[in-house]
Amino acid sequence: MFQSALRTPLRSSGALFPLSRCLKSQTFRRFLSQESRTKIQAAVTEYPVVLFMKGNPEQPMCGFSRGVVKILSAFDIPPEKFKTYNVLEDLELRTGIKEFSEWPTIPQLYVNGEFVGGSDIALSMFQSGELETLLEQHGVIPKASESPS
Ligand SMILES: N[C@@H](CCC(=O)N[C@@H](CS)C(=O)NCC(=O)O)C(=O)O
Ligand code: FES
Repeated sequence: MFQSALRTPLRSSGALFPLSRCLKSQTFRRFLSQESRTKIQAAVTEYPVVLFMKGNPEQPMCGFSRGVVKILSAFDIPPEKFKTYNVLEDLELRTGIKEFSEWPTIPQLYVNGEFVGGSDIALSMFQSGELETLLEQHGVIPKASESPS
């Protein structure tokens, strides 16, 4: 199994950690129906920033989800560019998004249709400035050089 996992071609999309995700894919690629996959694919591409979380931004139901909401609130993301899904209201989504992203936990942050990570990754990318750059690159927020001072 390990050998065949290593032979699996690396996917180009969302490959922050291509090899580890590639190995994980052996565990996750099992239950997601084509219909659910299509729905999730549409959901992650419909808005530039999509957050799968527990609760909603006004009332997060978990500290990890609250953390990502707080990080994102540091940027002035226009509401029309940001959508959240409450996985506590949708068991199929709660399970499906894990398999879709090949990531076992909630929250899950997507930017421009690409999986970014959970709260630990969001925090470290926030602290390093990478998250801001990513949001700028995809036109979610204006480039710092273009912002009115
Ligand atoms: N260290 C993780 C924390 C996220 C986490 O552990 N989430 C758990 C508890 S909220 C989870 O999603 N468990 C599966 C579930 O509740 O469906 C991260 O970086 O996002
Ligand atoms: S709901 Fe308990 S840690 Fe997230």
